[in-house]
Amino acid sequence: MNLNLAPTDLSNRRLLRAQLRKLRRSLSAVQQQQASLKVIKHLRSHPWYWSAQHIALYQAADGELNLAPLINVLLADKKMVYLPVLAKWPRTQMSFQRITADSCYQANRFGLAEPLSNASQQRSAWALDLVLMPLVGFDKQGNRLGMGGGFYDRAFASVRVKQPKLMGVAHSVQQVEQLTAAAWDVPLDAVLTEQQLTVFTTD
Ligand SMILES: Nc1nc2c(c(=O)[nH]1)N(C=O)[C@@H](CNc1ccc(C(=O)N[C@@H](CCC(=O)O)C(=O)O)cc1)CN2
Ligand SMILES: Nc1ncnc2c1ncn2[C@@H]1O[C@H](COP(=O)(O)OP(=O)(O)OP(=O)(O)O)[C@@H](O)[C@H]1O
Repeated sequence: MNLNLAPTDLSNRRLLRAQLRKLRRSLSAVQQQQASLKVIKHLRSHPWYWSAQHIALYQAADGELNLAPLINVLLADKKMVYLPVLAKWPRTQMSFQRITADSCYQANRFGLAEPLSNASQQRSAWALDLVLMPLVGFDKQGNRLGMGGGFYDRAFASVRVKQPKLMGVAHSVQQVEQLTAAAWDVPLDAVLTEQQLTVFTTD
């Protein structure tokens, strides 16, 4: 897509978000399945994957790149796997719940499936090693556009000491010409699409 986004133009941000969500929903089931398999291959070829023990991902909805097949691979590779759960209060907070093959799920207030919350099996954002973050849009510098709730921005805003690797995940059609980061946007370390894994930071 060839769309530029001005930094503080919130109505533009909303419009772009709606267009990109429609675009990803229009992908075929075959395109979705192929994308799911390709990202597993790209991810497992990168050293960040092998050095990570605690990995967070998401349950896809709304045409998002479906990482469900990856969950089984992670468990087989003996990774500890986490999914986001939204807090009842404060409503802006999100935690990361450890899951296994036997975990149970329920719909959250946005209708997204999330694991049942169990505080003893949660991990702080800073203590994760790798976070696969759902994107609505991204550009070639690693600026991101999310669903607009600010959940990921808040969860990783103060994580500066031991920063997990933040890897955005999207279909390549969700790339836009340029997004200007909002002041609160946490920068991505990498973007993973069905085409490639692009790394923006070193070490
Ligand atoms: N699969 C997935 N899980 C995720 C996220 C995501 O982007 N993808 N999130 C990433 O942050 C968090 C949820 N964030 C969300 C932020 C806004 C809306 C939203 O505005 N949804 C509706 C409005 C519905 C309503 O208000 O009832 C919409 O589709 O317009 C949904 C989820 C945590 N879990
Ligand atoms: N660190 C923060 N502290 C407080 N509010 C924040 C913080 N980060 C983001 N927000 C708020 O969250 C709202 C949504 O931000 P933005 O539009 O960048 O969401 P997003 O990055 O698309 O969503 P997400 O992070 O859920 O993927 C903004 O209006 C902003 O005020």
